[in-house]
Amino acid sequence: MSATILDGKATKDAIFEELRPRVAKLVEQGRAPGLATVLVGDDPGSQSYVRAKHNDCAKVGIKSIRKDLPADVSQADVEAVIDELNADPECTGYIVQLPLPKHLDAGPLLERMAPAKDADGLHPISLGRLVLGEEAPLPCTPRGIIELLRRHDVELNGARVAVVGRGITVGRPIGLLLTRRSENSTVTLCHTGTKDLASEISRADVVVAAAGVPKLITPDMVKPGAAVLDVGVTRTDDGLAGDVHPDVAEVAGFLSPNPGGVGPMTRAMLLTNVVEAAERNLG
Ligand SMILES: Nc1nc(=O)c2c([nH]1)NC[C@@H]1CN(c3ccc(C(=O)N[C@@H](CCC(=O)O)C(=O)O)cc3)C=[N+]21
Repeated sequence: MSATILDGKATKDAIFEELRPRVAKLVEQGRAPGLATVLVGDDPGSQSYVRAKHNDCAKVGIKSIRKDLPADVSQADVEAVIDELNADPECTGYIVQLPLPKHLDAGPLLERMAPAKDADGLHPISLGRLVLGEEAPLPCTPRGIIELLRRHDVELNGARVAVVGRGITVGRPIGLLLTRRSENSTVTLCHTGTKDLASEISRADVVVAAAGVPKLITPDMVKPGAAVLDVGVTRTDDGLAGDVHPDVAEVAGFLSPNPGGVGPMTRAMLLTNVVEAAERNLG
């Protein structure tokens, strides 16, 4: 058996095609969406992600604004940039690229962002609204995972989903999305304290591997035919390594590769959040 590839790159391109006319309509109505990024320091990975986001904006016609700050920028200077973006009418949504250098206190900076301009869906107000079931921008990676599964007709209704990793960007929020009535999945959140990871994984119809541990998910753990999403990335001496062992492709029914899976979907959902927020503001 060889898994059907959940092609995040092609799906992202399809979503961009759908966004383009919506952006054009907003521009016509004088309400052009604008995405800003705040990038601190010169980490090559972060720089390449941010560059990709600006290229994406150009592709769908969204104006983009770059705020690149030196690695040794002060907390007060980042605060000033956040205040500036909160007040800038050309910026309808923005992100502060994570992780920030250790000398900066990320929590207060993220809370300082205007919730109405939260493009990541990771502002405490947005996460609170997600818990409450109120309308809010949704966290991009979990939303991208669900959209990728939906567009490949992978059943979520009643499905057993094993999530591995309890991080704030993926593991923690994805359970909130998947247990809404619209998804209706049963979610098990696994982490380093999980006693028998293999047995949890073996029961799952869908596995979301977001632990950041290379090759953590091996073929023997996976139920034949399950959908497996490789979300974690680790930089190793041999290049980028995902959380899923390549041989899982022989057992799984569906597999999202890494790269080429959830990463591009995260970017597609970032732009979707920006467009939706601009549409909401139109009333
Ligand atoms: N505030 C904030 N929001 C984020 O959404 C955020 C962040 N900080 N910090 C870092 C992580 C990571 N992340 C990725 C997005 C796209 C790809 C992506 O498109 N990757 C391509 C490959 C890109 C390459 O080759 O470098 C792929 O998987 O095919 C990867 C990683 C967003 N993050």
